[in-house]
Amino acid sequence: MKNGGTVVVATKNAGKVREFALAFGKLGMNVVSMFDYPELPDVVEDGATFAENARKKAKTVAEALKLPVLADDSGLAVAKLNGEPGIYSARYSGAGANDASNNAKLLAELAKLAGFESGKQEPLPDGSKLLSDARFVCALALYDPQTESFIESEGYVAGQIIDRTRGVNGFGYDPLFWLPAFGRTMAELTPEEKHAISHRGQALEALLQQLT
Ligand SMILES: O=c1nc[nH]c2c1ncn2[C@H]1C[C@H](O)[C@@H](COP(=O)(O)OP(=O)(O)OP(=O)(O)O)O1
Ligand SMILES: [Mg+2]
Repeated sequence: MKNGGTVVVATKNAGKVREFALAFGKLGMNVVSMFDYPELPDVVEDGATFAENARKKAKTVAEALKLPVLADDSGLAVAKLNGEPGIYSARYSGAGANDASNNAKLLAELAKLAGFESGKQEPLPDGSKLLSDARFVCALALYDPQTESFIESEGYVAGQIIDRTRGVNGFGYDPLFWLPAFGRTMAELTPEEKHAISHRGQALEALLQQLT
């Protein structure tokens, strides 16, 4: 990955592509994704951890293209759901899952627990309530088929799950991910603000450190 070069990211997630394009653009690099290689088959994400899935996506695509490839496996871990949906975040609401159905499923699962609680927590000024601690996790893997070696990193960001969606930026669970330090959800941050604090931004920073 060098200035003026192209980074291949093994993802079919348009939100991730936008975030990597912003970050690598600042370094003078261009991003291509699996949208640019529609002939490549989907990689089955059958690892037991985010890191295993990231390594598998990177290595499978790198060997097919004979180029170094970066992959991201990420998700949301919710404390009151014992860390779910975790590595299953993308398919949380079952077959045909999308961001909206996954967000609805998350609120439904947390609503099931609400009956057991005292309800002592004060609502926010708009009447919304915070339902659980949570964190986003991002594992990155860069595989070089020439040297047959990986560079890897992880990043995290802590927040809370709010009881209704707020904001339209970002993707995935961002509209339900409340950041107390900002008084906003992740979907109410600008792309630059999100990148500066996000699990993906942290992981990318750690990966780039290892390259220099
Ligand atoms: O910054 C984020 N903001 C909100 N939600 C996020 C974020 N980062 C990951 N997520 C959620 C989206 C998806 O439900 C799952 C990722 O699943 P994950 O398999 O890594 O990605 P994906 O299947 O969408 O695309 P791909 O595997 O082709 O990279 O976690
Ligand atoms: Mg995936």
